[in-house]
Amino acid sequence: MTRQRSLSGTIPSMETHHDELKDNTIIIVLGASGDLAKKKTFPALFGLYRQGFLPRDVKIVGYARTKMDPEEFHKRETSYIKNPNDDPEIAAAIDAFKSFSTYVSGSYEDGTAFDELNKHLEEIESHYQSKERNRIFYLALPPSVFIPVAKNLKEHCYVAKGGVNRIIVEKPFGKDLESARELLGALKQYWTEDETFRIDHYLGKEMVKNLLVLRFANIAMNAAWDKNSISNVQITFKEPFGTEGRGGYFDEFGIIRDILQNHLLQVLSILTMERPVSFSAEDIRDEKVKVLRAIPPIERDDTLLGQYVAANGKPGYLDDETVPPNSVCPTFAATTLWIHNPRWEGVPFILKAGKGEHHDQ
Ligand SMILES: NC(=O)C1=CN([C@@H]2O[C@H](COP(=O)(O)OP(=O)(O)OC[C@H]3O[C@@H](n4cnc5c(N)ncnc54)[C@H](OP(=O)(O)O)[C@@H]3O)[C@@H](O)[C@H]2O)C=CC1
Ligand SMILES: O=C1O[C@H](COP(=O)(O)O)[C@@H](O)[C@H](O)[C@H]1O
Repeated sequence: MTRQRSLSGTIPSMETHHDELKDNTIIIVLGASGDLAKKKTFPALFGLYRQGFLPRDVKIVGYARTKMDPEEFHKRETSYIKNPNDDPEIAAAIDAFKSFSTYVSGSYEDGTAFDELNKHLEEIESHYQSKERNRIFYLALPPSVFIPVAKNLKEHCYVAKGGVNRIIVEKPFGKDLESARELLGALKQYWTEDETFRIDHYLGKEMVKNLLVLRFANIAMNAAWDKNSISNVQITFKEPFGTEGRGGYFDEFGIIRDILQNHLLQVLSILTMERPVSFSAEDIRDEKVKVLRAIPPIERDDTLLGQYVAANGKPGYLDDETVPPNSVCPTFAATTLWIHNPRWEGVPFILKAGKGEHHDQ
């Protein structure tokens, strides 16, 4: 599972190499009771399993504070896996997926709870044919618990010899510059850069990856990609449903930190960066940083905030029982920013993001 530099000169969505998962691997999903785990992580793992991309003896372990028996866990784990026509092959794959998935409940702060998790992992590993043990820890958790969890995993669940450990964290990486530095610094204290994977799942969307091809493999498009041909750019995230029980995470962060600062800025930087020296992750990052540095701080006067309210039988944000009463957390934000460089001088970029965006809410 060594991380390779992308092939110079290739466009990432055309790359074929990837790090292979090895046998004797357990994927541990922390925050397994939550929205990300249910809607994206478990369905994605199932997709990989069905397509034969997971090692044949892989095991999945969910971990969270919520108490759940195996039946309840399996129900949640598979609730977003689609089988619209009751295909028996998919149904059998879902049953198989459940059969190698287990759940452990415990706190995020308490070391002894992680000892219990480790015991569970060791019990699974005691059936391996060889001594190699690989563990992938996926944090489907709010950033407020990243640090204690990263620490406890390193201190209580890390395979010191004879295997690899990986930790995967999802955006947002903190709330502001200070907390981002603290978070990333603390992660570094326990996990090496090679062991750490930071994810913004919008970068994995085909449409976003295709932007690189659209821009840099297309001479006509490339020639017209500037202030002379484009009067303004609007990037909009519009979700037709609200928080639906995610107040525990969302209310602490709000729509700017949940969507705008990460997903939309990633899309913006891919749309506006100059052609990278190569399409390696590092060279793309360097070009993104350059364009982001050409954006002055956003003005409050150029920003509109809002919160969705109940309408037409759909609940409002404050009706979600996981949201504190009277919360003023924004669920909608729109802002205009400018890029001061020769390509984009004078072009307004309008970023909008909103949850609960039924047209009548
Ligand atoms: N939902 C999505 O589609 C996506 C989410 N993400 C990221 O994933 C992370 C988790 O988001 P999501 O799953 O949506 O959020 P949830 O609110 O569903 O939280 C996940 C789990 O974390 C625990 N939790 C929630 N709030 C707290 C808290 N304040 N302190 C400690 N534990 C808490 C709960 O588990 P329990 O109480 O059982 O321990 C909950 O089930 C966030 O960083 C988000 O940005 C990224 C991409 C997509
Ligand atoms: O990161 C997040 O993304 C989802 C939306 O993802 P999508 O792939 O379904 O567009 C959003 O619901 C969630 O609030 C946020 O944390």
